[in-house]
Formats: sequence, C-alpha cells, structure tokens
Amino acid sequence: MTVLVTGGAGYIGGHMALALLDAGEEVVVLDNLSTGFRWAVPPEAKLVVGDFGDAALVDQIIAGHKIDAIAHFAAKIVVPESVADPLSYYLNNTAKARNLLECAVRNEVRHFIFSSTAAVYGEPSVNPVFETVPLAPINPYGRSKLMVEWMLQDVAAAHGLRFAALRYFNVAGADPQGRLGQSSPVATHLIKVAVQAALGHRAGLDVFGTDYPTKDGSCIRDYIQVTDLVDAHLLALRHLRAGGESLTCNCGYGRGLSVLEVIDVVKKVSGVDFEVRRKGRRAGDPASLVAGAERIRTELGWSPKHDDLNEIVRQALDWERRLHNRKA
Ligand SMILES: NC(=O)c1ccc[n+]([C@@H]2O[C@H](COP(=O)([O-])OP(=O)(O)OC[C@H]3O[C@@H](n4cnc5c(N)ncnc54)[C@H](O)[C@@H]3O)[C@@H](O)[C@H]2O)c1
Ligand SMILES: O=c1ccn([C@@H]2O[C@H](COP(=O)(O)OP(=O)(O)O[C@H]3O[C@H](CO)[C@H](O)[C@H](O)[C@H]3O)[C@@H](O)[C@H]2O)c(=O)[nH]1
Repeated sequence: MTVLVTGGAGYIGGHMALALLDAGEEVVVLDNLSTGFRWAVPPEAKLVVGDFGDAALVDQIIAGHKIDAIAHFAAKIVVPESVADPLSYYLNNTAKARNLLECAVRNEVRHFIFSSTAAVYGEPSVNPVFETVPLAPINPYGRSKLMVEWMLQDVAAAHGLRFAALRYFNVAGADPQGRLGQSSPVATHLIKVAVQAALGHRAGLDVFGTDYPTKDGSCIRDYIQVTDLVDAHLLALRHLRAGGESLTCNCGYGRGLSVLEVIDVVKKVSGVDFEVRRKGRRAGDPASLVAGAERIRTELGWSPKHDDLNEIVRQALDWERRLHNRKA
C-alpha cells in the first residue's frame, strides 16, 4: 500500500514523507513546489510535480500506485496573506480540497489525514482549548481549513471514507537526524525568525505586542516539535487502517510559552544576545492558544519524545546553519 502525501515538498509534509519511509511505507508526493522544494522530497519517495486540485492527475496517481491513504498537507498557510487575498485561500485550501475528496471517493481511497489548525478556534475564551468548544475562526485561513473539516464529516457520513483531522498548534524544530527542517526563506514563524536573528541571517526580531493579558504581556503559544507531530500522523494512519472511527484531535503539548520566554531560550541555546524590538500587536493574533492535549493521547496512544524547548531550538539552529551553508 502506498500513501499519497500532498505538500510533501514542504516543511511538515516533508517530515511526514521521511517518517513514512522510515516506517517502511511507499510514498508518492504531490506538490506544485509553490512554497516547497524539490530537494526536500526524500529520494526514496516518488515526486509528482502538480496541483492536488487537478482531478485527472490525482485519479491517475491513485490508480497507478495503489494508494490506500491520503495525507493532505498542501495548503497556503500565511494568515495575513489570507486576510489580504481570501479568495486564493478559499480556492487552494477549500475548493481544491473538495476536488481531492471527490477523487478519494471516486477511487475508493478509504483513509484521509488532514492538516487542520488551531486557527479554527479563533480567540478562545478559555485555555487550554479542547476539541469540543464552539469553533470561531477569525481569519480566512482558519475558515478555509474549518470548511474542509466540515466536508470531511459530511463525506465520511455519506461514503466509506474515514478521516483524521489533526489540529496543529505551533509547529517548530527539525528532523533530529538533520535531514530536513523549516526551509522557507520568507517564513514568519517565531522560532524560525528568532533562530535566523541569532545566526545573523536577519537583523534582530520584532515582538508583536507586549500588552496582552498574559504573564509577561506577550502572546502565549503551544510549540510542538515536528517529528512528534508526524508521529501523531503515523498513529492516525494505523488507527484508520485498523478500522478505527474518524477523529478530530488537537496536536500540541498542552504547554503555553510566551514569545519572550521563547526568545530567552533561543538566546541561551545560541549564546547570542540578538536585538529584540518591542512592537505593536500583529493583526489577528489571539493572546493565548494552548492545546487541550488529552484526546490525542487517549485515542491514539500518542506520547511526545521531543517536548523540550531547548532541544527544539537546537534542532532549528542546526537546520538553519545547514540551510545557510547549502545556499552559500
Ligand atoms: N507550520 C505550522 O505551524 C502549521 C500550523 C497549523 C497547520 N499547519 C498546516 O500544515 C500544513 C503544512 O504546512 P507547512 O508549514 O509544511 O507549509 P509549507 O508551505 O512548507 O508546505 C505546504 C506545501 O504545499 C504545497 N502546495 C501548496 N498548494 C499546493 C497545490 N495547490 N498543489 C500542490 N501542492 C501545493 C507547497 O508547495 C508546499 O510544499 C498546511 O496545511 C498548514 O495549513 C501548519
Ligand atoms: O517575528 C515574529 C514572529 C512571531 N511573533 C509572535 O509569535 C507568536 C507566534 O507566531 P507565529 O507566526 O510563529 O505563529 P502563529 O501563532 O501566528 O500561527 C501558527 O499557528 C497557527 C495555528 O495557531 C496557524 O496554523 C499558522 O499557520 C501558524 O503559522 C505570535 O504571538 C506572534 O505575534 C513575534 O512576536 N515576532
């Protein structure tokens, strides 16, 4: 059996391709390389360069490779961009996901793993936030993803497909073996940006908001290491293949860290006291977002192995150095 990984040339999908191959699975990556990289796809995986919304292409891949599961990572992921250009998010993340689901149904692919996001919660009034709270995304990115969760529920009820919708909190770190990491030159993620500042690859770092109602005034997030996250996908795949019910789970550690705490750890681990500028709030940032992290442990038996922020930062630093050297 072979797993189709959409977005497998990107950050998280690339780690998933590695993890699947490590587990002895066959992997086909479908990626249009809009933000991903050809070199990020492991050579043991087959790479098809194309659009996951291209139904004829997806039909052909499924038929040609005995695909029994789709792990759907491909998406546009930048929240402010989704505010400025919502229709491109509803096209890429929602409308094309509908086409992909139609292909899955038509070709009787029974297992579907979907990269959802904590952005479906919007500004939760209580943290940690559990899967059962009412969903209220506050930007087009979150809405474009929530609509896919809804489609999955309806498709699963009508057809023989079962799904795992995994709501990632803040993904960080890199492959512990140093094979892959966050590689986008324009990434806006805090740990990536802080590591670049520490290595002198960018001039310092702006903290967006220090007047939030939190312990030190900066935003609180739940940072999950990328290998721990893909482990959850492998468990979800096993669960679905064993006949388990569809499920929706938060993916986080249930641990809130402030922006200033993260910066302190990056300074400590790197040994570099880079410039930190206190700026105003960034549009669309909730003050706190921490996963209620029990369901994934009880339903899938997941337990994290890399939940140490020092280790996560060390991995991100190591990867950033490699990436820089490879470009040089
Ligand atoms: N990074 C995070 O912290 C985070 C948090 C929550 C959810 N997610 C979700 O995880 C998934 C992966 O995110 P990432 O950080 O790896 O992003 P990424 O940009 O590194 O990867 C996305 C990949 O999808 C590909 N892609 C985009 N549109 C495509 C299309 N129409 N056809 C084919 N390929 C296409 C891109 O080329 C890229 O390789 C996304 O669905 C994202 O919404 C990420
Ligand atoms: O240079 C920076 C970058 C970030 N931040 C702050 O750091 C925190 C984390 O920001 P990130 O950009 O790293 O992550 P987000 O929480 O905004 O968003 C991430 O998690 C979301 C789910 O919660 C979405 O899925 C999204 O795709 C993903 O990037 C925020 O308070 C942000 O304001 C800064 O202060 N300075």
